[in-house]
Amino acid sequence: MSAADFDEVGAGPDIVTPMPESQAELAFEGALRPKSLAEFVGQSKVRAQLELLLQAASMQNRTPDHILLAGPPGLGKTTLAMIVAHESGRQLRMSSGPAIQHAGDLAALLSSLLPGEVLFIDEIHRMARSAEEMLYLAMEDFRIDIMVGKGAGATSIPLDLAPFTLVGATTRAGLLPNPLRDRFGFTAHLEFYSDGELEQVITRAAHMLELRIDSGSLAEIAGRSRGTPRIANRLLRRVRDYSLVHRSDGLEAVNAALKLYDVDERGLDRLDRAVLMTVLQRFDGGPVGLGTLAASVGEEAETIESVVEPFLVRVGLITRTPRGRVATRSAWEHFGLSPQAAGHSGDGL
Ligand SMILES: Nc1ncnc2c1ncn2[C@@H]1O[C@H](COP(=O)(O)OP(=O)(O)OP(=O)(O)O)[C@@H](O)[C@H]1O
Repeated sequence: MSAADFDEVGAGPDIVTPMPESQAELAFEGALRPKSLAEFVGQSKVRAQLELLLQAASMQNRTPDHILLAGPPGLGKTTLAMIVAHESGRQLRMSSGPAIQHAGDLAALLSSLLPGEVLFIDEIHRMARSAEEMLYLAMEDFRIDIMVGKGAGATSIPLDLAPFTLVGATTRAGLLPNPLRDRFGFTAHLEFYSDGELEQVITRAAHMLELRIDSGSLAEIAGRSRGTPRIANRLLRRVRDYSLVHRSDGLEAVNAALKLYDVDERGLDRLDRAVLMTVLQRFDGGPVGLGTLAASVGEEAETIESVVEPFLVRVGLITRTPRGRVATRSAWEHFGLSPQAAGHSGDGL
């Protein structure tokens, strides 16, 4: 099977898009989430750093420092936030940047926190600016100023908060203003997982789901999961469905199921391939700017930048240059194309 066996830009489900797809998937994810740092696969540096931070806080009987978790979707940010609360024996409160559109939304949330609670704000870079400013003071002094009234008669009333630990998650750490970033005591940059680590993730999931699946099939699924545990778990489910319906198993079922869902042998999905083919064919391999690329593919620039590109860069199919995105030699080869045939000089390869 080669990349050319797949539709170029055809419509259809993007099974490897690393966002939860449905309520059913959210429930499934919840059941599979590791509950402790010891169960959490991979990210060994981040685990060790978090362990130290939590242990020190517990020995001093204080709330752990604020933590920022940065990295592409599906790598375990929410899971780590839950583990921070669990390991430090504290309650977790969950919110998200898009739900905090006014400073008042944040004031209501912060003032309702009980002493020592862990507040998780997912997609923290999407919070309203006015709320961000309120958060600076809250993180530093456990205090906010509430504005009462408008215009010349407006006054600010200080309100003390219970001490809390903020865990922020972002796919776009670069979008956070420096004053906010600086107030986190620790920033963890989550990396894509190796195939071996993903194999451990789905071996554990298969065990929990009581699925019988051979190690060769698990390795194949892991290798096609874009370095992302969420995708690995999802592909495992689709292979399970295929095996059930077609009474087939082993690599045959893996290959057939993943072909059905448009996942190629490197784990690239429809959108990945659309982006690559656009750079290769429409822009002769690049360079092409993000905005132009997004418009050509008909996708949001943010999705390309935070979901598609990090993985394509990591596997060496695209490079980012000051002049734009450039396809690498390996991208041409993946599609069985050649730069010369497409009129490309080979620059930047
Ligand atoms: N290190 C890991 N070990 C085992 N399972 C993991 C690991 N990381 C993530 N998972 C699993 O992958 C799924 C997605 O993880 P999670 O929701 O924590 O990702 P996320 O980074 O918060 O994603 P998003 O940015 O979309 O919110 C969960 O089912 C979780 O159990």
